[in-house]
Amino acid sequence: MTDRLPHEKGFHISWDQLHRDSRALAWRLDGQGPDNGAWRAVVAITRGGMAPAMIVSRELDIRIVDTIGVKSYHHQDQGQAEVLKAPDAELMGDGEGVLIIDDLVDSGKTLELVRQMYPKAHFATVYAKPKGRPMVDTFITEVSQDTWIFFPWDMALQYVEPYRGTD
Ligand SMILES: O=P(O)(O)OC[C@H]1O[C@H](OP(=O)(O)OP(=O)(O)O)[C@H](O)[C@@H]1O
Ligand code: HPA
Ligand SMILES: [Mg+2]
Repeated sequence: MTDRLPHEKGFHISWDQLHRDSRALAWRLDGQGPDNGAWRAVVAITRGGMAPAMIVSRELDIRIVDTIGVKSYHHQDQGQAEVLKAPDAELMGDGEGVLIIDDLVDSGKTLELVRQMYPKAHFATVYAKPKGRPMVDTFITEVSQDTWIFFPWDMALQYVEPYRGTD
């Protein structure tokens, strides 16, 4: 993660905000599929894409849900992504009619790899940074490249000192 630093800003997302933004993503995707507006299946890029994919599949009443597991390596300025678990090949085909969902696109390396595998799939993320934007078809909120997004599953409620401090 250190090669992604320095991140000048932090964008902290609550479960409620993630739910609202994922719902907004679902509504934007509704009726946009290639088969009379319908989508055949939802595929989550694990692990971060699982919560948004669950919400999208629920909103759009899509019962066929699969996962693709991608591991990313970041050594200095080199990045490599590797598929650890592929979705069902018969279901996927070339990706036509399949919604592939992730929590965010940052450098775009994860989506670039998955796009090579399923060129006709539709790629959607809840959040996007400018570098990765060309890799994503639909997203909800853009944040600057120097912003680190903190997701609710990586955070906990914690005491903070009052603004004026204590004696
Ligand atoms: O656009 P990129 O630079 O490829 O970065 C975006 C990816 O990085 C994060 O996943 P991560 O590899 O940290 O794994 P996780 O989803 O299991 O947390 C995030 O969930 C995206 O999948
Ligand atoms: N937040 C959390 N995980 C990430 C980010 C981010 O901004 N970029 C790549 N993985
Ligand atoms: Mg991920």
